[in-house]
Amino acid sequence: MKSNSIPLLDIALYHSNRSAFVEELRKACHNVGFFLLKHNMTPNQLPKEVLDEGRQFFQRPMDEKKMISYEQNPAFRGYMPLGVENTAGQLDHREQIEYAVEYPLHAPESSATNNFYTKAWPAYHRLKSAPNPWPTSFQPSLQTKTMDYVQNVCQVADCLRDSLCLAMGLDPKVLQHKFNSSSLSDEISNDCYREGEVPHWAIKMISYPTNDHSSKNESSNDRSRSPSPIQGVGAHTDTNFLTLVLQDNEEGDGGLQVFSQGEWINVPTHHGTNVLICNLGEQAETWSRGYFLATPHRVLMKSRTRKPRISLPLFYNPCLSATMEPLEESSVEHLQWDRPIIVHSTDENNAIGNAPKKHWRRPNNTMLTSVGENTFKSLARSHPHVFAKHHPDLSILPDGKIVKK
Ligand SMILES: O=C(O)CCC(=O)C(=O)O
Ligand SMILES: [Fe+2]
Repeated sequence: MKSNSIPLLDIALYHSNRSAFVEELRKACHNVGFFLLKHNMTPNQLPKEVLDEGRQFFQRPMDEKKMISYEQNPAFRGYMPLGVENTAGQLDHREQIEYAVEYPLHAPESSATNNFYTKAWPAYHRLKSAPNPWPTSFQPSLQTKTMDYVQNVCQVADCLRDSLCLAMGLDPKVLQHKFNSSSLSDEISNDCYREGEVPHWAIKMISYPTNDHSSKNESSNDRSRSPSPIQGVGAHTDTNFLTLVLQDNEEGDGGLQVFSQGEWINVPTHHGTNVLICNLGEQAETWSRGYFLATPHRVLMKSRTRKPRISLPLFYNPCLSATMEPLEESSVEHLQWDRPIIVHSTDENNAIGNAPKKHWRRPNNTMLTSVGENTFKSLARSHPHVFAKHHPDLSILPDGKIVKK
């Protein structure tokens, strides 16, 4: 499979011919789980500007960057230097800043409330406990540009979420009530409705270093050879519902690769900042009983470039208080099944095929049905030292459940 097999969609079609857009989206999400989306964002300089903000931040001295350190933040937000993350035991090479939804109760002045939330139960309420650590004193524009960008991308994500329902022959309300309480003001729905929550988005600004480290140790004869790739981030599936990535492409081959139909394929870069790279996460796969795919992907820095690669994934999630579980079997059995049947296990309950099984679940999955618990578990597992430092009263069981010690 070649790089051009990642489909290219255009959000303009969603507005001009929704059923045609929905059918393109259905094919992309069912067969590949990844697609590129022309986004039409306004102002159209915004994607470039927000990437520039990220680039400027990463060029700052370490003592400034550490002023917004992730380590200090009980809600897993802020700056993380190179070399603190790994995927499946292999070191990742990236530095990043992470932000997420700020909940009204958690403004800095409500420190009494913060105190309450550090002891909160269920534990996922602690994800609301700290405001985003913005670099206000030395780069205030990072906050304004990032928040403008997030607002734009969340609007795109809302359209995709509705379209995913339509692609399964469902009313968009089926998902709307899990993502946004205001969408269903007169209906009894789930906890989102009661708590008045919004989609729990999180955004990362990531810088992958240049791949010139190996040349320092090579003899002159070796210098003509390509350096061995470095792992920006190891192969994984995203644990959220939908991810939308903006990448800068001033040079280099991008580095993002997708594992589809048995092969690693390069995500094309030539569309630049006019497209968002979109992929489905484990929640979407589980919800659709495997009809849509959460496709493994990784970032490998292969070529020598002069500048680090900057990327901005936005992770779009339902409300923290929502639950995500497989749809009823009857909601999916009528769907057209295009891709080859893959059986992940000899256990027939794990089979993915023409007739999704009643108790469908992801292979090797420890996804928890509570969105809040699942989100907290993923963060705690990726950053055990932050979890241990700020939540010493908690521990994670092997199945991902977070319990009091
Ligand atoms: O940087 C990218 O292009 C993708 C990053 C990614 O897959 C992730 O952070 O989950
Ligand atoms: Fe990812």
